Amino acid sequence: MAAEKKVFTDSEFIELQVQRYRPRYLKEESEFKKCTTNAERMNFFLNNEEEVAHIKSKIQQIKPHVTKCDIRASALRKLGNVQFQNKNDKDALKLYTQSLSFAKSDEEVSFAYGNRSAALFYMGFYEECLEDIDRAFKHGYSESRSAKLFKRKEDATKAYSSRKKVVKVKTYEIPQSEMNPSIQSARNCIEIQTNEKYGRHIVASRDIAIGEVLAVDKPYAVALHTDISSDRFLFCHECLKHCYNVIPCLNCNEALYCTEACKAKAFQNYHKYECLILPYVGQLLGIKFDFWLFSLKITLLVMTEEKNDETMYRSDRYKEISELEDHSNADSLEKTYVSALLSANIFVLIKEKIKIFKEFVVFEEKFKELFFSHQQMFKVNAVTIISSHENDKFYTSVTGLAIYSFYSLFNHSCYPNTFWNTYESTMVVRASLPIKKGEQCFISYGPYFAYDDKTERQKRLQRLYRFTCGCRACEENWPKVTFLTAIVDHKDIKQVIKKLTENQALPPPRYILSLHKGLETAYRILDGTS
Ligand SMILES: C[S@@+](CC[C@H](N)C(=O)[O-])C[C@H]1O[C@@H](n2cnc3c(N)ncnc32)[C@H](O)[C@@H]1O
Repeated sequence: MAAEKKVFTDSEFIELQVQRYRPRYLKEESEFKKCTTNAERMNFFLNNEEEVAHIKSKIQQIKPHVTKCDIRASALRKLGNVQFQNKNDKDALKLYTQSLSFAKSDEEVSFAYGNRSAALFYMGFYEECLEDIDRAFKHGYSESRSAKLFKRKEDATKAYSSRKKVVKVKTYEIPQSEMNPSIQSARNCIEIQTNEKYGRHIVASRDIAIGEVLAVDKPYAVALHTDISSDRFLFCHECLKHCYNVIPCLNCNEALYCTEACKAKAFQNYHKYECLILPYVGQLLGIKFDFWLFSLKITLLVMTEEKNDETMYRSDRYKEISELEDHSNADSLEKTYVSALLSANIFVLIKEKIKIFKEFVVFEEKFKELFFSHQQMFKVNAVTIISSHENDKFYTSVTGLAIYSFYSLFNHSCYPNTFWNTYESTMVVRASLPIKKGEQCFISYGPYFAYDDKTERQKRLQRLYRFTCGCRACEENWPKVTFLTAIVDHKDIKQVIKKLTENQALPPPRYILSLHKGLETAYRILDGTS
C-alpha cells in the first residue's frame, strides 16, 4: 500500500487525519470537550457500543498479511540471486534476508541462510558468513549442495583468521570515578534543577570544557520505524543494532534480530503480543503509524517492570518516563479528538487479537489510558535515531524511535551549548561550547538562530513541541548568520572539531558538521573566544 511507504512525522499524519474527521468532530466537539483525562478521552469512543461494533466489523473484513510463505521466500531468493550474479552483494543480501523472513519450511530457511552466506563472504563479513553457514546446516541444508557450503566455510575461516582490521562499533561509557551519584546516565559535572520558566532543566555543577561528555543515556525503549524500506532488514528489531545477518521471528516476517538473546528477550517482553497484530495494524486505518507500535511496546514493558524505589534518577525505570512533559492540554482539542479516535481503533484491534484482558478489567482500563498517554508523550519527547556505519564501505542509515528519560530533561536553545549523537541507540551529549558553573545546558530541538528567523523558529517549536521558546537568541532577537555555512571547512573549524573529539570515542566529523554547521564559528564571532 502506497501510504505505508511514506514516513510521516506524527504531526503531518495527525494533521491529515484531522481534515478527514472534521465533520464528525464538529458534531461531537461539545461532548468531547467534557473529557479531562486520557482515559476519559479513550472511553469517549470505547464506551460507545456502535463505534466499537463498527471497528470490530472493519477488523473482521481485514485479510491479514501473509507472514510465512515458501513460494514468496523462494521468489525473493531468486531475485537475490540475480543481484548476486550482478555483483550487487548488498542488494542480494537484503533480498536473501527478506526471503528468510518469509521462509516457512526448514528447506527454504536453509537455502536463504546458505545464499546469504555467499553475499556475506563477498562483502568481507566472514564471521557473519560462518554463522549463516552453521545456521544453514542446522536447518538441514541439502546434501547435494553441501560441498559448496563446506568450501565457503573453509575459505571464510581462513580469511577470517588472517584479516587485519576488525570493525568495532564506537561506544562511550562514563568512567566509574566520574559517574553522577544521583543521576544514572550523567557525568558528575551536571545536576537537575527546576524553575518556573523551564520546569526541570540541566545545570553545570562545575565549569565544563568544550567537548566534555555530559551524559551517556541509554533508551528506556527503542523501535525500528515501520517504513517497509529494505533497510529495516539490516537492523535488530529489539536493540536497533546494525547487523548484516539478522535472524527472523518464527511467526511474523517483520521482526528480525541480531542474536537469539535479543529475539528471546523481545518475544518474552512484548513481541509475542505485538506479533499478533502486525498483519492487521497497517490495514485498519490505512497506515502503520510508528507511535502505535511503540506505545504498545512500552505499555507492555510497564506491565512487567520490577518495582524499584531507588531515589536516583534512572534511565531504565518507567517512573521517570511517566513524569515526562507531554503538554496534552496544549494540543488543539480537534487533534486530541482525532488522536484518541485512532488510538481507540488500535486498542480494539489489540483487544480482539491479543486477548490479554479477559480476566483483568482494571488492567484493561490502565492499559487503555497508558496506550494513549504514551503517544501524547512521544509527540514532545520521542527521538529519531539515525544509525550510520562509516567504518565499513556499505554505509547505511535507518531511522528508529527512542525514548530517553534523562536526555528528555535537556531544554532547547536556538543557540545550544551541547550537541548529541547516537552510538547505536546510546545517546551521548557533549559540550559544544564552554559552559560555566551554574549555567543551563541546552540542546537544540531543531532550529538554530543562525539559519532561521525567530518567527520561523518559534512557529516550529510551538507546532512540534508546544512551547514558546524563551532562549537568549529568541529573547534578544539575534539576527541570522547565514554566511557561516560557507566557512564550515575553515581551518579554525577543524581545530574546534579536533578539540571536540580529542580523547573521546569519535563521532563521525560529518555529524558534527551537519548538526552544528557554523555554530562553533558563531560562538567565536559573537563571544570573541576560540
Ligand atoms: C523535553 S521537555 C524538557 C524538560 C522539561 N523542562 C521538564 O520539566 O520535564 C520539553 C519542554 O521543556 C520546556 N522548554 C524546553 N525548552 C524551552 C525553552 N527554550 N523555552 C521555554 N520552555 C522550554 C517546554 O515546556 C517543553 O515542552
